[in-house]
Amino acid sequence: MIAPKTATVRVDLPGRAYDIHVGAGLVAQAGHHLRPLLRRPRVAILTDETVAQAHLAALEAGLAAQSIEAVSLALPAGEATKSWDGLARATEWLIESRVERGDLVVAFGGGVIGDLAGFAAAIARRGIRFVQMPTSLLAQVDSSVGGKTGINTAQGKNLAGAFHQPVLVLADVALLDTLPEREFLSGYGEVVKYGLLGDAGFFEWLEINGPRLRDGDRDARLEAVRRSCEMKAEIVMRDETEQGDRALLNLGHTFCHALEAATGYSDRLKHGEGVAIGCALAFDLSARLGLCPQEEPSRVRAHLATMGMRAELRDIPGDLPSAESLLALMGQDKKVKDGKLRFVLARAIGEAFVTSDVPPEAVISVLSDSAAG
Ligand SMILES: O=C(O)C(=O)C[C@@H](O)[C@H](O)[C@H](O)COP(=O)(O)O
Repeated sequence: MIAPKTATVRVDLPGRAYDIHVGAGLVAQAGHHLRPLLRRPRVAILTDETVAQAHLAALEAGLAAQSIEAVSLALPAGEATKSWDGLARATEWLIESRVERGDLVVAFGGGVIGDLAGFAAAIARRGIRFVQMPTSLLAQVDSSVGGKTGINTAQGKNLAGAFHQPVLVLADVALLDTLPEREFLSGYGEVVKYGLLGDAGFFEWLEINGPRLRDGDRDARLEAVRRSCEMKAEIVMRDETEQGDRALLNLGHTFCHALEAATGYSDRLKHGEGVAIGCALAFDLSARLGLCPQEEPSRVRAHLATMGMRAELRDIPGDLPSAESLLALMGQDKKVKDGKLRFVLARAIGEAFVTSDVPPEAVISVLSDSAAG
């Protein structure tokens, strides 16, 4: 038998280093990867109802193959679970299930489950180790890596949380085969973000290979997940707690978080869809301020269109608040410093930077143009 291809990326943080394994079939091999990390053969799995129905039995079998017992809790799927209620349920379940500090919590799901389970693991018994097993493209390329955990609050996205690094990430690209196309493309918004923020060569590779990736090519998917994780790991190793460079990973997110708040974290706009629109708007803003050539936003939009993705506010179904109200929502952004908004802008594709030197009128006019039509 030919061994399936896998790649490993190391997140080399002092005292908290961990591996990200990317490959097909990692769910079946979960026991093999988790066994050396366990003090006793028992794990607690936090997942959602959709993932549990599709993949939990396979994960339990992969763990049982190494005689690891699993208890599990499946929460409702969707962004609404990333809430105080969801956090209370997950944390109290861990405590009721007698999960000890020396045990492992397994976050088995997309970004919502990864962020929520990581936060619950960070606070239950003041900190339990956890493993990320991301099941969506978005979680595989982004949210499972780097230790940002948290929930949304009434005031906005991810406003309560903790930095809590996982001890291992297992990204099984075979799981992407069952993702609905909309879900896959939402994750692709984060993949494009990496090319746009720091690697023009990767963006060019996506321009060529994006459609293959969307259509299910395993090798192309593995490479996109590997390169995204590698780029994220490099940034996280330089700046774990976002004092500087890590804010680059927020390209598109200042717009996205305001749009998610404005659409009530509903199915009208998925996170990665908002990131893709936010990236297009960040390039518009950069061009409008004379920071990058006018052709760059058009190139970003052309690629999103090739992939069948939205790039404008007017593409979001239903009404949106005014540009001024969206700007006010951005005031809750975690990058705000001394009361001033900071944006991730770009000098070119692959050359992002952070600046607070952005006139509000320019933001309003970019938002208004994107909404009109
Ligand atoms: O890991 C990071 O750092 C990121 O900014 C990655 C983002 O893509 C991700 O959505 C993150 O959760 C957003 O972080 P936030 O601090 O802006 O809420």
